[in-house]
Amino acid sequence: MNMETIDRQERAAAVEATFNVLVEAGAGTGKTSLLINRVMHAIDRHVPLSRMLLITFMEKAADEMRSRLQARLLALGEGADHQDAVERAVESAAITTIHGFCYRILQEFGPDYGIPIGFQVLDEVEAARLWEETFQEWVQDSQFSPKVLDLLHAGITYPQLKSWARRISHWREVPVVEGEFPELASFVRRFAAEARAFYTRALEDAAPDDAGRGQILAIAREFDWLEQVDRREWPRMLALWTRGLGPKGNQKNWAHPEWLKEQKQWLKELKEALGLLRQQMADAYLKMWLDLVGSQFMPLWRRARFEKLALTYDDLLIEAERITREPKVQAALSRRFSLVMVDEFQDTDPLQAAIVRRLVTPPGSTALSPHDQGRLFLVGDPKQSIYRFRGADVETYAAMRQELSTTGGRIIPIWQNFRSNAAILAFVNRWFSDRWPSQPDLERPYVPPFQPLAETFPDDGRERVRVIQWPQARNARDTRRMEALDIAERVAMAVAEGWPVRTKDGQRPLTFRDIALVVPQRTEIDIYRQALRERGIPVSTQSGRSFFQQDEVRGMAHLFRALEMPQDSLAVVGWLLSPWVAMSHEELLQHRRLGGSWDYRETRVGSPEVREWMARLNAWHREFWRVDAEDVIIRALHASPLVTVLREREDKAALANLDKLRSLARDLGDRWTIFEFTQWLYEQVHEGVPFEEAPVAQDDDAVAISTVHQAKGLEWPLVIVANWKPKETYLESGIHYNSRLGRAALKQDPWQSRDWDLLEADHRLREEAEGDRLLYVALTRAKDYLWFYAAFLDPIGEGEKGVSIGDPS
Ligand SMILES: Nc1ncnc2c1ncn2[C@@H]1O[C@H](COP(=O)(O)OP(=O)(O)OP(=O)(O)O)[C@@H](O)[C@H]1O
Repeated sequence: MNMETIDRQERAAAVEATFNVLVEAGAGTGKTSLLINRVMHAIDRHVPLSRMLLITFMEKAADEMRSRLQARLLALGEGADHQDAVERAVESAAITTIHGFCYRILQEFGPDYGIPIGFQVLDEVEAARLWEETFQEWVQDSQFSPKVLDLLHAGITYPQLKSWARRISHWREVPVVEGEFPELASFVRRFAAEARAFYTRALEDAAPDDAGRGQILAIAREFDWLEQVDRREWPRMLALWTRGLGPKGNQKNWAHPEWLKEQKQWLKELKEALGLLRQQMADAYLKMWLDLVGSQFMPLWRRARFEKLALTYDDLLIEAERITREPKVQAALSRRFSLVMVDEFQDTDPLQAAIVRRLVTPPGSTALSPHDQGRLFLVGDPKQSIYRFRGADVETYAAMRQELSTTGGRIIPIWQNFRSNAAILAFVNRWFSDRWPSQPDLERPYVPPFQPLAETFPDDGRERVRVIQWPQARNARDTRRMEALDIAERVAMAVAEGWPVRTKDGQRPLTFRDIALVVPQRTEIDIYRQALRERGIPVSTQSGRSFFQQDEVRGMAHLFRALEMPQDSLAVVGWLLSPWVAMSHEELLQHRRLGGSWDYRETRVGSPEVREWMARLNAWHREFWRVDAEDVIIRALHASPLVTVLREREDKAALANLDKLRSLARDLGDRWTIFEFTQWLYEQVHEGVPFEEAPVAQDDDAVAISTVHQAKGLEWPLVIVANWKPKETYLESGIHYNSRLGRAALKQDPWQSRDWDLLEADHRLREEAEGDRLLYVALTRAKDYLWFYAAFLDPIGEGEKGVSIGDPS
């Protein structure tokens, strides 16, 4: 039997299964059709649509399911009554995202369990505003101050504490951690006494110019100083004491060389003790803040939302999970659905998985049972799990996979790919067989197993895959520019030559709309957009959730900050370099060479261009306290050439974002002072808070520029994967919680708590694995042609048929 036949049999087995099923489906294997077939089969067996629940990852996918299901159901009968019945059934069917489903649960059962009747879901801005107000209220509350003073004394700033609190507010639980503040007095007493004793000895014993003698003198003085200052300064002073501790001195200069040896040994001890102290203090601060936020702020924040009859997006899941633990609710829901289907199960987080489990398990349990079969139908591809940043965890998938298969259910793999040409699949198969194991790796559950995809469309000898790799330019920006120019050139050529693309019943020439440029993130996406435009190629960019990462928005955050704080030279420089002013580094350097400063209150010297802007900033600064946030933006719009430039470039996305920023300023400015707005904007930008960009009308016939996340589930005849840099894998400083490890950690120079390295190592492994999955999603979007620009990756060998390692054109 050939692979294609087996695949077909597996699909049939999945659709007809009377046991629990997890369909492990590769890319392009037609998961949507499979789900629809499962629904149709159940209907055929007299299960009404109203007893089915179909959970999709995105709203768009739910709509797609609905319309395809409607078409299939309509085809089963005729007449207006049939049509009416089908439309009504599909309309009221539970085909929804997990958040949509949780919303329904809360509406129906919530009021009995503390959820306000008629609650609303806050949008991001409203939620941020309410959070901000609640935090302010808490800060002003007297309970807040005493312990926080300790943290502030330790050198942790108010904005840092606030951003940690904001992060904790998104956690599903606030963990209890261990952390006893170390006894500093006895530490100082002991080491000060010892330092003095060593110093006295060194005075007698060592030559005056010996480095060891000088060193112990400095250390003894440091202890003298410590004993004199306010003890609240100790934590920071001790934590910052990292220099001058490397053992020095030469035994030849000592009458008793063994005394120097002892001194060096003691220094090692001191250094280690200081390191331990620093870590213990960090643990204690972490505990202090988690306890404070967990016990005081979180209840206040919950009350603030509930009093306003409002829930956040996070609440929908958290509260629904809480309520489905109630036996009455669980029983009602599990009676209601005789078939629970989940698409994209690989992107499920532990909370979502718990909710899904409760729908198919007896009250009080979340464990699948061998006696309760045929009600769970999951579809997933662990190789396409790319939502780690939102809490998705492939291990949740792996755990469910394991449990399902040991409780009487079956894992059904399908691998027939209906999307990509054989040459593309050969490349993808080779690439990932080299990187991924063929069976689940129990040691590394975050690395997905890989089975080659089987082709449907044979290789015809045309060049289908191009891997373009040339030496990197002198910096990343130039490398990207080189890629972008090459892409523009080749796209223009491919369309002009009318490369054939496959259609249902033949082929047609390639057009711009058949092409997508797929990038891992939006960093420097502009370089590509501009190169294509310069070559006369229409481009459409899907709007994403990186509103606050857009250059024009970041620039505005710099302006507000600079106007509030003239001494913040980073903000001033940030503004001058932003597209609003668009000065070059050379121009700024010139200003410095001429003696200019970054304090706009001093405008006497420097380059004329910079001084002109400095004078303007100074004038705006003086009025800052009495204008509205929107006024600031209006002034900037008048003074800056940005809008004209964007219009010339036809950058509709950026123009729409400017409008959005202005209307945000108007709305929020009505309720907040300009200082609150400044603080808010600055934090959103600095913390990279995800936020919807303004939607833009798209050109019909344009090359799409899309992130991998936006490209998920889509396909194009020609896919160009570019700007492919290995993922950044360090853990950003601040506070983190790893629920799988059950550990929290903190890093804020000089503080680093005990478990930081553990969390970072774990994060790194998983981010690297996610980087590979991201590439898998990107490469498998291509139907007819795939170009892979890999300048940032390790050298790739020549080989596979149809693959050419290209040169720049
Ligand atoms: N049974 C089938 N026979 C032929 N073509 C199919 C079949 N099912 C789906 N297709 C086509 O295969 C392509 C991939 O289908 P679909 O997008 O549903 O796959 P998928 O499994 O969701 O892929 P991915 O996970 O990679 O997004 C589409 O062009 C679709 O029209």
